[in-house]
Amino acid sequence: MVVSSVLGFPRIGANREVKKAVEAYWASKITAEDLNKVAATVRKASWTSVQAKGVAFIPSGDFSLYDHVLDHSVQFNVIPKRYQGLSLSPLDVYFAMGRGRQSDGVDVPASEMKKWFDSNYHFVVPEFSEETEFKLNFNKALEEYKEAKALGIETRPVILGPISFLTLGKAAKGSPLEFKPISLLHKLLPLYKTVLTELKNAGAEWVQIDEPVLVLDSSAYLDKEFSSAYAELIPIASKIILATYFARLNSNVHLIAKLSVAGLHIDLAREPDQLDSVLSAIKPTAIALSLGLVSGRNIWKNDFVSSLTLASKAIEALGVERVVVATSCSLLHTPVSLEVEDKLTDEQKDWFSFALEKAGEVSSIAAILTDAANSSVALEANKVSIGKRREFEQNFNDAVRNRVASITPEMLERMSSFTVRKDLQGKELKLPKFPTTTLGSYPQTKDIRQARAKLGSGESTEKQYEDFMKKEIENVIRFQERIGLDLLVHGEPERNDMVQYFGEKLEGFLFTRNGWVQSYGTRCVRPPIIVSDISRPGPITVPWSSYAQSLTKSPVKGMLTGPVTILNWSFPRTDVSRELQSKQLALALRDEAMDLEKAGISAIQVDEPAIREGLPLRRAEWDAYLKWAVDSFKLTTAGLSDRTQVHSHFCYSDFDDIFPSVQRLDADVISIEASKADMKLLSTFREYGYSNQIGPGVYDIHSPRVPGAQEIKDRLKAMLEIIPDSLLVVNPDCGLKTRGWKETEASLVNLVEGARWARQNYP
Ligand code: MET
Ligand SMILES: [Zn+2]
Repeated sequence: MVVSSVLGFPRIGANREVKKAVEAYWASKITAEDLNKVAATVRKASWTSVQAKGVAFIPSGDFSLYDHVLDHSVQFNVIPKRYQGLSLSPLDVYFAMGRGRQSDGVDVPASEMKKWFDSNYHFVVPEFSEETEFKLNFNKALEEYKEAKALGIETRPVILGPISFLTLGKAAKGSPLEFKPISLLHKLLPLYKTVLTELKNAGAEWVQIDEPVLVLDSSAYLDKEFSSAYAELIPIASKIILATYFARLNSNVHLIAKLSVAGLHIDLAREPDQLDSVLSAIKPTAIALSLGLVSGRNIWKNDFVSSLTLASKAIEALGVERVVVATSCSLLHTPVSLEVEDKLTDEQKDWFSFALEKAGEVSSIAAILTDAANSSVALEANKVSIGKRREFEQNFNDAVRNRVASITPEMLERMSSFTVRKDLQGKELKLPKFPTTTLGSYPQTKDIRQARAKLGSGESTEKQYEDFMKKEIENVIRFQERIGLDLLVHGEPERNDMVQYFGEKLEGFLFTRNGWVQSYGTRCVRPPIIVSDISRPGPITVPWSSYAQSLTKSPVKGMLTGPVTILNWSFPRTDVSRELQSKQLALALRDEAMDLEKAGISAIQVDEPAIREGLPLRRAEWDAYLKWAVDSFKLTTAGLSDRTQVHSHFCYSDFDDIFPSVQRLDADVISIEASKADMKLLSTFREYGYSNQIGPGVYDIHSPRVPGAQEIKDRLKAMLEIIPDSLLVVNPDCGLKTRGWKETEASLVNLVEGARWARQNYP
């Protein structure tokens, strides 16, 4: 019999109950006890619904109130000194690490966040130092395993593996240069042993240990650590299934084959081609293979016929008993359920599967493999759905396809060099030295969300909505003038989300009502779905931007989300390349940029925060990606006149390895996130000598904490040691939409004071 498995489930709740409860807890509207009740209800709902789909291996221990990596750090007492001794409850320490805290005399910034591999999920980066004292504060996997068991549900606990935990972490500030977190492995392993022993004693037959770093090139240097760690863990633990995902295993499969691990999970949705080499490597062993056939990274219905082909091959090589049908990774990257979607037509709904439906898919595929005769209905139904979808995919937009085919190299280059442009733009914009600016959005208040909802529900008219938004824009403009910012923005009140907004105005996208996916902490996004060729029916941002510009003599920056980011933060099509989708987007945005310029906007920011996260995990694939990603940005911006200042914004970007591509974007100004990562980013810029203007974020907007004026001056001072004063722009590290007005005003007043101080001290 072939069994099925789900590697992890969304933890926000079908109606974002957990998100809402956590936020209510932060606002002191509910107690920790209330919060735990909500969490337990959501866990129960997930377990029971996955079980009801017939899945054999149901995950537990993967739940989180904020971030599973943060849970893991706290469990092992990897709590940096600055969060200790604050007289906070353990739960509040946990949240302080996630989002910072500034209340009751406590003032600590949030820990650094990073993108989880190439996804849009952010994890809180563990911080290790030579002084790290591991201690088992609790055994989360055990607690949740027992909780499920008490409900009568047998689960397979999920734990982040020691090698991934250590290598995804960073050395704490002030650590000696040669200190590497992996050197702590011997100290950490005894705690893993305790965790695993307790699980085994509690009756867990299997345990899933996630070691996603095994798909990274960098893991090639970890052979020894890897083998020795697992040689210690395997004998004392339940049966271990090592889970890898998001890329191919390459030669690491040989490393795993040498261990007597009970199971291995590989991502076949992403990398079907790795099956052959994995099969031949593990065939002589007793290792069971979990086939990640159902993608946990997109929302398309699985094509059973192709999954069955791969699975049959595996069964032929290993035998039925050694094969498991699984999701490719945790389903945390997909919305919970399609059931509640009333915005999609039945025809459209038939194209998709969300988490719950995916649980059903692994179970159906396993059933078909086990007993074809009795499962033919499921297979036939799937064939019909996939057939209809393929038919829809044949609807090309010929004009768009032809336009992409006739892109010329000239369309990718600005007229003149940066030096020439800088001069012209200086005359046009008349900005002071150390110009201050913000990155687009201002607080998305309740009123704003309500106004949008009312338009959606028909409770207010277009005109009322427009008037409301205009008022908002006016407030934001007056606010910026009052506190003395130089390059203004309109505040983006009309945007629900920087990607969704553009998706809704472009052709080729579909939207869900409840398709929420966790992005970081309690922040969730509803990624649009690209279903066909993309085009722009008409101007999108032009009316708002030109209205904002009409209110002030200061220049107002136009604000577009870049093609690569729209693509990466949507669920893309899988029938055509990402490159094609990106270029279609770029052409649509190019028209928008040109229209903004025509309407008198002389600075245009094209946000590409996701350009780094889209980078393939395997280095061998980087060049191809960077080529089309950078070309797409240039296609969007290069038609603009020399006088128009092109900005681009990136956050959470680790530029070390893609620096030449950042330079090739040839944006006049880039703003980057630099505050949280202790400005280590900047050293890259020094190393390579960046030649255009740059605004490294002077404070972290992901936390409600207000940076003091002195703090900002200190940062500017540090930045000026690296960046020439003629090139430095002063801005926060990202947009302000998630912040409240109070902290926004206080922070920006300090930011402006910092810039004034810089002007005096670096004339
Ligand atoms: C994640 S990057 C966000 C940039 C966008 N312009 C904003 O300010 O919200
Ligand atoms: Zn940003």
